Order: sequence, then structure tokens, then C-alpha cells
Amino acid sequence: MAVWLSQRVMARNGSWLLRPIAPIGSRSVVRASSNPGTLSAFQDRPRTVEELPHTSFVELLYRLVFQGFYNRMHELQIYEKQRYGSIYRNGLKAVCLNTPKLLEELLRNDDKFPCRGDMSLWKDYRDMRGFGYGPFTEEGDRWYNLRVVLNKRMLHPKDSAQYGGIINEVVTDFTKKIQYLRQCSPSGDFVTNVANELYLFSLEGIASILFETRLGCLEKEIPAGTGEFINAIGQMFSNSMAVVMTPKWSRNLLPYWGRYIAGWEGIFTFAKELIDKKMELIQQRVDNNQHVEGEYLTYLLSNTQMSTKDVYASVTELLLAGVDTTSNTLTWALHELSRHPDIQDRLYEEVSTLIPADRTPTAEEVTRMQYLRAVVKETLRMYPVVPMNARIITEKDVFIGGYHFPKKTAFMFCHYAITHDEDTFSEPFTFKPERWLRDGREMPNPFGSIPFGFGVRSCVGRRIAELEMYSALFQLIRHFEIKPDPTLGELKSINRTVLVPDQEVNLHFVDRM
Ligand code: HEM
Repeated sequence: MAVWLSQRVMARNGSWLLRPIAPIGSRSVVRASSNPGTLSAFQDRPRTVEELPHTSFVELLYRLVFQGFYNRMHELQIYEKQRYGSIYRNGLKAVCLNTPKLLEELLRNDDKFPCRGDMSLWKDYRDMRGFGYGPFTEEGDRWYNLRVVLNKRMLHPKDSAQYGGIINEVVTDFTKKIQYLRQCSPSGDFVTNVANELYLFSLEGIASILFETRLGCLEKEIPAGTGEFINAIGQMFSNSMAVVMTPKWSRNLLPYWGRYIAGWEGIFTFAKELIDKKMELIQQRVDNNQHVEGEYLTYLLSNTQMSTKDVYASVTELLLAGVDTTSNTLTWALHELSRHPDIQDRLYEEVSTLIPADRTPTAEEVTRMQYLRAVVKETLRMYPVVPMNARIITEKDVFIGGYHFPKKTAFMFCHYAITHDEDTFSEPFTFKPERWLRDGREMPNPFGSIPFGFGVRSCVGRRIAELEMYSALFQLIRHFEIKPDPTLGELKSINRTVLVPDQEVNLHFVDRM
């Protein structure tokens, strides 16, 4: 999701960088680093944006179209880093940051209300229908107030622990579905298109938390309404690029805008229906003087600071953010485990020794498993599902890497290039969960891999996502030995809003029990 967002940022805000820079001292200036070492020994003044290494829009187009980087933008980060270094201006005039140190400098000087960029594309539909904005689309102090409400019951590990029961229930159903699918295969253990199954699992998981109801995604037949919702998400995303690239006046002439809006219509209709049902239930209980109980949605709906329209928007955005992210990370994790039996054995040992076979772990237990956590961390390092992110520092000028940037400069965080840099991670293309174990070895730079972002605008769903991923991996590894499909060629990642495999992932799930 943030990839898509950051592309919008670059496309719409890159021109800020071309603004003339006023002399230092003529405006409020904040040093991003108090360390004078960011200026070289021969450098007595911070350099200007014009002095940055840079590439042009035409070069960018050439690379996307003729060098095949169009859906490999994450690999373009590595390519451009080799050519232009750790800080440069890209073809859309955003300043790319490519080392943990530069990332830290910028993020530690983020605005009070951090901004990823112009979200008008997402706002258009909400404005047309009179809905409020959610955490992705809202800005400034209104965004901050919204996050204060949304963070409660979600962001702290203790908050997410309350969803342990429902997540375990969904994971158990998923494990049963995998049992069923493998039994249907000729070999009795083969499951095709695992990413698709994990997508349904993630949707069921996040919806059960957000709507306090089960959608039936793990049934043999997916309910019609749920299927339509999944298609609506696809329609909205697949038409959004065309909507950005075509002028506003063509919206009624070309088909993209209509399809894009129809996608949003389907997404909101689905979410609204479920929220309205919940409201009716709450109202009935209130009318009957009964105690109102429930989890996240009940909490939001009974929150006086939020109007129903705000709840529609926030829950919809949480739902959108919470599906592809966890499902793709789990797909990558299973793929890597299937290719590394030694790592899988070590994980199985942890899983089978810490919890007796006749019970599932609680949220607290599963989040304490060191090796399981390391496997997820390493998966997110190698396949950062959000491979790039963005910020516009709107309130002040900043100094980063010895350069002076006027306020409103757009910055791109090249997470993929950083997590695959030998200076930060030895053998960066090798899956090594051990590097994250706190067993006396030197820990990697904390800004080397920040898959959930950093600071007040970081991922609100982090703890839920982690709990979902730990619980799913726990149960899958306890039940099955995961083996690769020998007919699968080399699996590569492509950038489709999030980092996804370039081909179907099929796996053998061999019974351990
Ligand atoms: C593997 C799983 C996930 C990863 C790697 C991930 C990563 C991210 C990243 C990198 C950001 C941007 C942070 C920043 O700009 O500093 C973000 C934002 C966000 N994420 Fe996640 N996410 C995941 C799962 C989830 C889930 C399950 C939910 C919903 C419950 C969620 C909801 C959101 C929301 C609403 C935002 C926008 C926050 C804001 O702008 O205030 N994410 N996520």
C-alpha cells in the first residue's frame, strides 16, 4: 500500500525540489543531525539540492519501459544506488535516502504530524459520498486525533493480546482448510496457489477483529458478498494507476475513472453493511438496557469523538491495509522455510517444545518465541512488503547527509536497497533468521530494517499483524513439514503495490502428526 502511496507522493510533489532555495538563516532551519560529521572535512557549508547527484525523468522512463524495472521498482533502488550513491534525486525529483543513517536522520526530524504526500486520489471518492477520512487519508491535527483513537486497543502488544482468541480460531480454521486442500490433491499433500489461500486467511483474520464477525472466507465456498468485495479491491487498485496518468477532464470519456469509483463503491458498501449491522445490534442492546460488549468496532462506534462516517472510512482503510501485507509476508516466509529444512527444523523444535501438543499458545506465549519472531523479522527484511515509503517535511527546513533541504521537500525511503546492502547486512540475499537473535552477537542497525515504519505515523496494525503471522506460522509448522514444489523455477519478487511473488507458489504440506 505505501508503495502505491509513495509513488503518488513522487508524482505529485517532486516539483517542490526545484524551488529556489533561500539563503540559510532566512527561514527556520533545523539541523537533522547535531553531528557535524555529516559535513565532510573539506565542506564548510551544507550543499544544496542542486548539488545532489540526480537522474532525469527520461532516464527513469527508459529504465521502467526498456530495462524492465516497471514492476521491479524495488530493484531499481539497488541499481540507482550503485550509480548515484546513498543520497540522490530520482527521476521524479524526490530525494532518495539509501542508508540506515540517512533514514534515521530524517525520521528523527519528522514533523509532529508526519505527511506521506498528497492523498487526493483516495479522498475524491470519500468527498463525493460525504464519508470522512481514515488514517491513510487524514492529515495534520485531525489525523493525530484520529490516531489517538485508533491506536487504543490496537497498537500496544497488550491491546493486541485481547484478539489472541479470535486469531487462534481463524488460524485453526485455516489449518483445517489446508488439510482439506491437500487431501484433494493427487499426492495427498499438495496445495496450489498458497498466496491466494493466505489472502483469504488474512481477510478473515482482520475482518473478524474489525467487524467482530466471521466472513466465511475459509469455507469451501466463499460467500457471494465477500467475493464481490475482493473483486472490488482488485478493481480499485488496478485502475488507480490509469486514473493518475490521465487528465481529470478525460474522466467521463475514458473507462478508468468509472471503474475506479465502482471499485471504491464495492469496498465501502461491503464495509458499511457490516458496520451498520453492528450498530443495529448495539442499539438493540441499549434499547433493552443490556450491557454493550464487544471489541474494536464496538469501541469505535461508542466513541463519541468519531462520527459514523468517520468509522466507515477508518475501518475500510484498516481493512485494506491489513490483507495483502500479512498474506504476502506469510507466503514469503513459507517459501523460505520450504527451501531451508535446517531453519524449519529449528523452528519446529521451538514450536513443539515450548507448548504442549494438545493446546494452542496464548498471544503472550507466541509473541515470546524468539526464533519464530526472528523468522518473521528476516522474512520482512528480505521481502519488505512495503519496499519504499515517503515523507514530505512540511514544517521546517532540514539538513540530511550534509545537504540543506527547504521545507516541503519530498523524500523517498529506499527500504529494499537498504535491507539488501552488504554494509548493513552480511550476505543480504541469504535467509538467516539467526541474525536477529539476541544471543550475544552484534545486532543489526535498528534502522536497517523498519518494515512497519517508524514514529507516530508508523503502522497502526503492527501488533495485530505480528500476532496473526506468529500464530499462523506456529500452527502450520506444528502440523506440517513444508516442502517446496520441485517444478517451481526461481521465485522472484515483483512490485504490485506490495512486494509479491512473480508466479504461483505451490507447496507440499506433509503431515507431522
Ligand atoms: C506484515 C504486515 C504489515 C506491514 C509490513 C505493514 C507496514 C506498514 C508501513 C510501512 C506503513 C507506513 C508507515 C510509515 O509511513 O511510517 C503502514 C501504515 C499503515 N498500516 Fe500497516 N503494515 C502491515 C499490516 C497492517 C495491518 C494488519 C493493518 C490493519 C490492522 C495495517 C494498517 C495500517 C494503517 C492504517 C497504516 C496508515 C497509518 C497512518 O498513516 O497513520 N497494517 N503499514
